[in-house]
Parts: sequence; structure tokens; C-alpha cells
Amino acid sequence: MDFTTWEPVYGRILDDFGFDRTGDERARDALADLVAPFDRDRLDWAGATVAVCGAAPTLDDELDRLDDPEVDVVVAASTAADAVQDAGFDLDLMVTDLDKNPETAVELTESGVPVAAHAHGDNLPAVREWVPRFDTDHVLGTTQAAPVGPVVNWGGFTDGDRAAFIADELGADRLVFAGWDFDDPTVDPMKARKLRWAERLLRWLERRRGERFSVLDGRRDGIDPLP
Ligand SMILES: Nc1ncnc2c1ncn2[C@@H]1O[C@H](COP(=O)(O)OP(=O)(O)OP(=O)(O)O)[C@@H](O)[C@H]1O
Ligand SMILES: Nc1nc2c(c(=O)[nH]1)N=C(CO)CN2
Repeated sequence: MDFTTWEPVYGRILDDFGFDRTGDERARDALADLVAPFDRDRLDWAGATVAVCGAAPTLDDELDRLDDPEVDVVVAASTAADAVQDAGFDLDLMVTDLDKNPETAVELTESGVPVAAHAHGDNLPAVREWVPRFDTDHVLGTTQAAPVGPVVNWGGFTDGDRAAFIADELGADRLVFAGWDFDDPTVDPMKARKLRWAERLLRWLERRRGERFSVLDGRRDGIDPLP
């Protein structure tokens, strides 16, 4: 997705949360100074079935979905990367805003697994602390503001839905999901609100793709549509 398509939705997210666009831009610029252009051809997922793993408590019970022979690529959001690896599955990409398990991201880049590292207005200290520790060859810098230099914006807000937008941008043929619970009673009110947005964004993405994400089955009527 290009920024022109993303920007109106981004504006609604900023309004809803009261986030400051200039804060996102400042973090983006700091990230741009720390990363190099990422060769997207190394992640050519054209025709692939991509499993997008979220970090809901249900993930452990759903990891067997990764055993499906149809799954070609595994992407994990934030702490889902640890669960996926602990269960013995190979990871193709970790997507993170560095707020929970940045050590995992360091280890992954050191072993040649790409990490999509996100900068936003509320994680600038983490960007400054952790991105310099990554192996730069294996970092894809992302922003939710306008893309600049090596930092891309292919859409998405929370780590998990951003992972789905990245898979879409990289040509995935089908997206399947593990570890998603939009109604998770264990999350705090801010996280619950972010999950509402993740759900809306995935609905938007599936409509644009002409796909039906099983993770949204039974929920579509209750989702406030995006353009
Ligand atoms: N019930 C859930 N609890 C947490 N994350 C969930 C849940 N369901 C889906 N997810 C997805 O899993 C991702 C990773 O969650 P985790 O709590 O590890 O990360 P996070 O760093 O706090 O994520 P974010 O900063 O994007 O909110 C979330 O970004 C979200 O997209
Ligand atoms: N400015 C800002 N942007 C975000 C934030 C956040 O807390 N602040 N959280 C996100 C996912 O957790 C994604 N983007």
C-alpha cells in the first residue's frame, strides 16, 4: 500500500488516539538515520501463503496451524516471535515496535532473519537504544507517517496488522492467522482499543485484496468500515 492510500486512515487513527503526527515524524527521522535501504526482493512472497502470528494468549494452542503444508512463510508480531521460535518453527520476519522483546529482534538480525522495526511518537527512546544493536543488513525500517529515505510505510498500525499489510505488499497470495483474539479480556483498555483498530484495518485489507480472512469470520457486521 502506498502512503496516499494509507494517509486518510492514518489521520483517523491520530484523531482517535490523540497521537501527534510530528512525534511520529521525529521518530521516523531518527530511524532513517539508523537503517539502510532494505532489499525487498529477498522477501518475494508472490504466490505464498503467509501465516501472520499475533500475540494473543490463544497463540500457543494455534501454533499447529503453522504445520499446514500450505503455509510457506511465517511472520510474527512482537512477542509472538518468541512463541513461534520456542515451538521450533522457523520465522521469516518479525514485526515490532520494540516495546516488549527487543532482545529477540537483536538475535534474529544477528542470525540473518529480517526484522521490521517500527518508529512512532511513543517509542523514540527504544528506537535509539535498540536499532543500533541490530545487524543493519537485516532491518526493514517502518513508519506510520510519510515514508522517508530507507524507512517504508506499507500500511498498518499495531504490530500484527502491520505484519499483514507487509505480507500484502510483498505479494502474498493468501493470509492465514494464528494468535489473534480481538475480544481478549486480559488486555488493558488502551490495548483493547488498539485491537479494535487492528480488526478494522484487517477488514479493510481483506476487502482490498478480495479475500476473506478467517480471523474475521462472524465479526464483519460489527466492524466500522474504512474507505
Ligand atoms: N489478544 C491479543 N493481545 C495482544 N496482541 C494481539 C492480540 N490479538 C492480536 N494481537 C496482535 O499481536 C500483536 C503483538 O502483540 P504484543 O502484545 O506482543 O505486542 P505489542 O508490542 O504490545 O503490540 P503493539 O505495540 O502493536 O500493541 C499486536 O500488535 C496485535 O496486532
Ligand atoms: N504514536 C503512537 N503510535 C503507535 C502507538 C503508540 O502508542 N503511539 N502504538 C502502536 C501499537 O501499539 C502503533 N503506533
